[in-house]
Amino acid sequence: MNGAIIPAKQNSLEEQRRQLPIAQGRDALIQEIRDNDVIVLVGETGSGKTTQVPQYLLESGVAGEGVIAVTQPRRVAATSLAARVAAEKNVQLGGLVGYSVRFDESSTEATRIKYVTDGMLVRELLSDPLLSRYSAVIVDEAHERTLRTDILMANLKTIQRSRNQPVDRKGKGRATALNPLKIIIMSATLDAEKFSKFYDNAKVLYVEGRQHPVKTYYTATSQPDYVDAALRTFYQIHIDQSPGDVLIFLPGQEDIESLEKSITMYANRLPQECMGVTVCPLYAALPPTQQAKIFSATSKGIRKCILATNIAETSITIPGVKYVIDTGKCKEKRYIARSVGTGFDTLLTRDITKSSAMQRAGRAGREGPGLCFRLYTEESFKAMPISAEPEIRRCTLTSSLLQLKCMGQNLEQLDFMDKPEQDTIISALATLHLLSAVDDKKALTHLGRRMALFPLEPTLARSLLAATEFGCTREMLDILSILSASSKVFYDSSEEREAALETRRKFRHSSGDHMTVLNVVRSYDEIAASESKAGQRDWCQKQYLNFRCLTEAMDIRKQLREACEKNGIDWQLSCGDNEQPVLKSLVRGLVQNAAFLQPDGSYKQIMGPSIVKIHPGSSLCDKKVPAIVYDELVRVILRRV
Ligand SMILES: Nc1ncnc2c1ncn2[C@@H]1O[C@H](COP(=O)(O)OP(=O)(O)OP(=O)(O)O)[C@@H](O)[C@H]1O
Repeated sequence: MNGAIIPAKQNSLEEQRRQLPIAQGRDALIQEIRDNDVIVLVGETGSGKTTQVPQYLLESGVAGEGVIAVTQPRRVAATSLAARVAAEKNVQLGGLVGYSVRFDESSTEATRIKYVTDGMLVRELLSDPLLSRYSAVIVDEAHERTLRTDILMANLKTIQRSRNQPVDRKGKGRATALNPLKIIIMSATLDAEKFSKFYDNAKVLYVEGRQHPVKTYYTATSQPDYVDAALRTFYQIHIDQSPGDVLIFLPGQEDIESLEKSITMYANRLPQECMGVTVCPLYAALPPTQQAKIFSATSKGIRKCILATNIAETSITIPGVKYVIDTGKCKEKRYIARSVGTGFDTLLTRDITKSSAMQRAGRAGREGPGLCFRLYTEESFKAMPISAEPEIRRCTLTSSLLQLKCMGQNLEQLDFMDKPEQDTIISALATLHLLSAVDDKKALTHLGRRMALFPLEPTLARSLLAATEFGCTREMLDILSILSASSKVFYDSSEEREAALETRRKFRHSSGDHMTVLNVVRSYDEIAASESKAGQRDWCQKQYLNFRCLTEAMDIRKQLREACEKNGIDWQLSCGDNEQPVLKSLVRGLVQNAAFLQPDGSYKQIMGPSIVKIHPGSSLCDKKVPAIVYDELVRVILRRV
């Protein structure tokens, strides 16, 4: 008998593929991609764009022999989608289907469909400016307009021009001998016309329909205490509704931790006959292994409740989720300009946009009908702007500017969909100049090129390179790893503040918080050498230190040490107990954040107009030193009461 026996599970995955709304238009879509170099594809959440389009390209051969890249704004989406598509294709992850995200890659020479974060593809431009390995790039969730997506879209436009020029009879015309590049821009919530116009009136295609309905409910009045409202809504679902997991969207880690505590507390008081509850947090600062827990199945009789920031908002399918609770809040990075040449990014909690609300609702109804509870009124929804302002218009550009310079590109001349503000460009240039990454003519220096070798903010990369000069790379990497972690190493709950300060007094260093952090890492290293993970966690708890931050920092330190080795930098240079080399290196990178003592005891920024104060938790708080440098500035908003 010829032909393979298809296992039942595989059979059902194939059946699921066939039932997706996009499957009906498969052949027409392939034909359109064959006929057009750029396609803008809009289709409802769950219609099958992200998982199916790359497979259609591969199966039809329309993308030639190269790799098909699918970009995602977030790593959790890239890794989980690759796993899903590998399962659909019945292949091992990392073979035909793979992924590449910062600090993690699963792909081989055989990989033809690769899910990547937009940042990874931008990084690839540094070594391969024409993205020659790729025959198609699918920019997914383009509505998010991350800075990296915008840089990528601008580059794709020029790459396509040079790769797709027709070749005349004498073989002249095309700048390269590479295959043409197909570009597909996708989203469920996209201003299609704008994207089409950007790509010279590219063809716009719509995928009709969604697989399963999602019923949406609004509150009658606005809910200022959205954490409490989410708690009440969760328990209403838990008591009244049929089995199915719940996904709750909150703006940030603090709210997630607070809601996790209250849900768990009430879960312990539920009557025996009630279903049990298990809570899974999901935010960027969690290590990937913990993030992955949201995808694992719970045992029967247990309802999973996932508490997530907007990292779960787009692209992903969390099996089992039937209910979504949307608080209507998110955190947004925004650049606060001080004066020309100075300013900083800050995270603000704000109301979400219509696009986000639709994406959040779209996380229900992936495997069957779903319900979405919006903790805001219908009027508030209608009043929401369609989408957020692109990051390029509201974030610091220093790091991107440095990357572009390394690619020989000029931020001011790149053809962006939305141009960045002139002030933000000037500010980024001023910072790079101050760090000696560019010279007086704005040209990239040797130092600047070396700074871009590290996955660090340029300021911190500058401190690291200074440390090679001052002989303290080991100490600097310890400090930078903590500064690069996504949560803080010191935590204080208000009830235990005094006890925490007292316990941590032994780490305090008279030269400031960076040296204090170094003392913490040195002590932790000693403990880690002899204790199990549980012992380390226990030690951290007793010292009022954040175990999660320290484990993440140790991972970052490992990556940074590897990056040093790769670039011929000795990371073992140590200055022992002499703090001077460390302080000097820090100043090289953080010079913009220096402030001098004033006669009245306050500090004034040297590069900006503001008066700054030392945080009460700092080891320098009760001292009056002549000058300080800081790595973080917190803006205090005073409200009149
Ligand atoms: N990991 C998974 N487990 C179970 N089902 C999945 C998984 N990933 C995808 N699916 C199924 O495939 C469908 C299509 O998913 P896909 O991500 O391709 O849709 P999409 O149109 O890109 O949606 P979105 O705009 O929300 O990203 C989902 O609705 C779900 O039914």
